[in-house]
Amino acid sequence: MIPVLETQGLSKTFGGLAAVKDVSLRVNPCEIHAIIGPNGAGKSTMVNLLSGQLRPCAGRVLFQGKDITGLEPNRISHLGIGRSFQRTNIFPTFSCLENCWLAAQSRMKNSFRFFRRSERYPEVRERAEKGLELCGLSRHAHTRADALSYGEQRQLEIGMVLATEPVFLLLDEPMAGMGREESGRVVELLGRLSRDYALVLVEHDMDAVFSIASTLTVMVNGEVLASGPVDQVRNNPAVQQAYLGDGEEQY
Ligand SMILES: Nc1ncnc2c1ncn2[C@@H]1O[C@H](COP(=O)(O)OP(=O)(O)OP(=O)(O)O)[C@@H](O)[C@H]1O
Repeated sequence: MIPVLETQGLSKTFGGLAAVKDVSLRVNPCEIHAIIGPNGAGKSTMVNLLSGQLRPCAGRVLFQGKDITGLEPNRISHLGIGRSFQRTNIFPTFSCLENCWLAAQSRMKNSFRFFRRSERYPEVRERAEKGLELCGLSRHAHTRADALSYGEQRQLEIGMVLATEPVFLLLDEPMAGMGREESGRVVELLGRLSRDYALVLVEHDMDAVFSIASTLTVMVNGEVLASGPVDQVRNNPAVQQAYLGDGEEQY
């Protein structure tokens, strides 16, 4: 099976610091692949390398078998890699539908024509509505984004990514700052999405990771400590010792 996404020997240094060292990963279709690790392990740097925000110093990124190493973020997004950011990235005074609309429109050549009459661009509206529906916020289509709860705003961000019609999702801490109920909703949402999308998830919420991820990569100091099926990695003695701490959660 050709993986949706693959990295080969990916490395990134900042000055003398190796933030990501020789990382090789494979993400298969319909897989939730979680990347975990302590602060400073290199997880966000990895995400930035995959989405084109950073260029690697060495190694390759292959998307659907094609080399996309070093492409600009915009090109990578157009190829079908959608990413969310750690902080919320929405337009607060716009409605949820308008937020998804802008995201969907960003895929068009003339993406500056904010809100031109919707009947002229039915496909953009369709994509925006689909993004909203998939993220579970259709009932809030005309609600201003700043009237949503924090958790719903994070859901909206995922809806905006989906409105760009990606085939692969990169989600950087989608549950950060959420309470149990809110993160439960996002876990459900990601479970639904994994039927149709491959997904890389960076997340500190271990309960969430263990309940939805099929593959787990543990990074420490920029390197992969272990990678494979969740149960196998979770029970790996090196992982237990270095990261999870003998069954005691450290987060
Ligand atoms: N732009 C940058 N310039 C210099 N150093 C950086 C830069 N970005 C990250 N680093 C360093 O690279 C290392 C990895 O950082 P990164 O943010 O990828 O870790 P992380 O695993 O995502 O951590 P966290 O869980 O805290 O978000 C850290 O030592 C960090 O200080």
